Amino acid sequence: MNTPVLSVRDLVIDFEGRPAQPALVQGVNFDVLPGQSVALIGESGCGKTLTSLAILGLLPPRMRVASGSIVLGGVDVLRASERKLRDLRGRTIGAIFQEPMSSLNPTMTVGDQIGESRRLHLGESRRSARVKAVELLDRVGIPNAGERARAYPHELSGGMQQRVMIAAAIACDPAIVLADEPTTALDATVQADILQLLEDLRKDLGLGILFVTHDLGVVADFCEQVVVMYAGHVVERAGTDALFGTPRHPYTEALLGAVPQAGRARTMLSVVPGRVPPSGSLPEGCRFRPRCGYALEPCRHAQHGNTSDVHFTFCDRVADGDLVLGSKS
Ligand SMILES: Nc1ncnc2c1ncn2[C@@H]1O[C@H](COP(=O)(O)OP(=O)(O)OP(=O)(O)O)[C@@H](O)[C@H]1O
Repeated sequence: MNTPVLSVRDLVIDFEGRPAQPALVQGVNFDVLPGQSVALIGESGCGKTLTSLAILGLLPPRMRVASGSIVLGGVDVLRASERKLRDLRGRTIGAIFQEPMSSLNPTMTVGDQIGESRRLHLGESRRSARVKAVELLDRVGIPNAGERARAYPHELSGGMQQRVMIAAAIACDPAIVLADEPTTALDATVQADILQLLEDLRKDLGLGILFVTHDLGVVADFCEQVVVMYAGHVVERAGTDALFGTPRHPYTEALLGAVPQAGRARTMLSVVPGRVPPSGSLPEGCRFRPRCGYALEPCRHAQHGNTSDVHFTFCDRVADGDLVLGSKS
């Protein structure tokens, strides 16, 4: 059996010392297999970032993982020491964020930054790390890599900076890369090149990739599995073709609303009327109910257990043909 490189189970994230306050993320479940690309989608405030930060062991100070498990490359992230977490970040998981300049050190050459990761995590010598850094820059498509290795980040274009970030992320041969809106800040043509690079690395290195994205084109073109989050819950998890072809949850359907089915043009999530409820004022029953065009009385009483796999009890029964919905209002 293919062992997941990342396994998230029944993840609950809440505020430390505030038991009365509802969890920010509740009952999130998904896996990333070696060489698999998985997308985490949902509107702003649905819990994607907190889930990603928990995976990296980097939740903000007042927050904690209240229950559940995160296993990264066979290591239990929630029981790992700070030292072990630092080792995991780099050796097992690489991270790429939207703004490369906020992650790159402006005072170090890009070659030294990439090399430093190998020296730190793999104990490589300065000379060998330098050679490897040039190889990596070449691998991510930076021309004249030997020369560019001596450049500082601000001397490179946004696209080149993002390539440097990718080289740094894969410097220690991680099993998985977390790519949080990796192309949002880039021009459209550069976006396509960076996404293609990630796809090539996935195939060539057998890298798992967890994309956090608002871009449905990225999902359609580059991801095999999709996890849809709404108000801290996973509402749907499916293969990409199934999700685009027959979305089961009304929230997924609403998000995909603007996507032409044929050709799947590169497009962002559809604008769904209304707002994601903040964790302090969640509606009773299904959290999507106030915005849902299909909502019926039973949706007020939909129960969400922490351990249920996907949070759409009522809609699940609808999708299974168990219940018939009235027409969409
Ligand atoms: N530092 C924080 N302090 C208080 N609440 C927070 C904090 N960070 C996130 N939250 C709350 O946690 C919930 C999930 O937020 P999160 O940032 O994970 O959403 P997201 O889906 O990643 O949004 P985005 O796409 O904008 O990054 C939201 O209700 C948000 O208001």
